[in-house]
Amino acid sequence: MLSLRGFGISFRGVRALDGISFDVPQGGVTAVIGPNGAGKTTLFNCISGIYRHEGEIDLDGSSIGHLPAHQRASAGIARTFQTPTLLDDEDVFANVLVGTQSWTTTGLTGVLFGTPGARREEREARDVAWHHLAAVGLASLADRPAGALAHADRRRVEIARALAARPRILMLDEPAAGLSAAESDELIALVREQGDATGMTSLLVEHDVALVMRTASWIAVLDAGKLLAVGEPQEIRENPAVIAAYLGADAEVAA
Ligand SMILES: Nc1ncnc2c1ncn2[C@@H]1O[C@H](COP(=O)(O)OP(=O)(O)OP(=O)(O)O)[C@@H](O)[C@H]1O
Repeated sequence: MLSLRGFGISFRGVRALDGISFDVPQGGVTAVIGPNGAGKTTLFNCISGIYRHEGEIDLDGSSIGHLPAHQRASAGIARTFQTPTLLDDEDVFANVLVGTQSWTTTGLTGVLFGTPGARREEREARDVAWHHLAAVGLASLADRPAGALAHADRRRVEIARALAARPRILMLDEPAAGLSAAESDELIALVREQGDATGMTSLLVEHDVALVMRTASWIAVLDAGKLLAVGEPQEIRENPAVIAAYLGADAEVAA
C-alpha cells in the first residue's frame, strides 16, 4: 500500500500541493481527478521523486521519501507521462527493454565478461520485454524505430515499458488522451489484468470521468492543491463539494 502524509510543494510561492494525506489501497485502480491545475501531475512528480516535496511517503510500510527518482523506481514505482517519452531513434523492443533496468542487477563487469549470471539475467529481461510487448499487441513492430509509431502505439510502448519494470505501483498520467474509447478501454483492461495477476496497484490521472467511474475502485479528488475528497466512486459521484468543484454536469453522464 502507498501512503501519503502531509504532501506539499510550492513553485515560486505558489502552493501547488498543500497537506495532501491519503492511502492508496493495494491492488486495483485508484484515480486522481480534479480540475485543470489542481495538482494531479505535480502529485505524480512528487510520488515518483522527480520533485522534492514536503511530507512522508511509505510504500508497503517502508519510507521512500528520502529516495531520489531512480531509487523509487527500483523500489517499485513506474510511471507514464501525459506525452509518451520514448527513445525515438531506438527500436520498439529496446524501448521496452529499458523498463527492465529497474530490477536487473548485473554490473558492468558482468556484462563485459559475459558471466553466467549476467547472461541469465539478460535472457530474463529480454523475455519479460517480449512478454509485455506481445501483451500490448506490438510484437510485430518490435524492430521499428519508436519515432515512426502512431500516437496510440506510442502509448502502448510506454505502458509495456512501465510493466516491464515489474512495478508495485504503476502511475498512468492521462493514458486515454488521444485514444478512442475502445483503445483506452483496451489499455485499461490490460493494466487491470496485470494488477490481478501480480497485485500491482495502478494510480491513474484521467480527465475522462466516465472512464474513471467505470475503471477506478478508489478515487482521490484534488482541487487547487488540496485534497477535496477520497473514497469509492459512488461516494465521490454523490459528494456535493466534488460536484460543485469538478464533476458538474458530467456526474449525470457518468452515473
Ligand atoms: N514546474 C513548475 N513550475 C511552476 N509551477 C508549476 C510547475 N509544475 C506545476 N506548476 C503549477 O502547479 C499547479 C498544479 O499544476 P499541475 O500540472 O500539477 O495540475 P494538473 O491537475 O495536473 O492540471 P492538468 O489537469 O491541466 O494537467 C499549477 O498552478 C501549475 O501552474
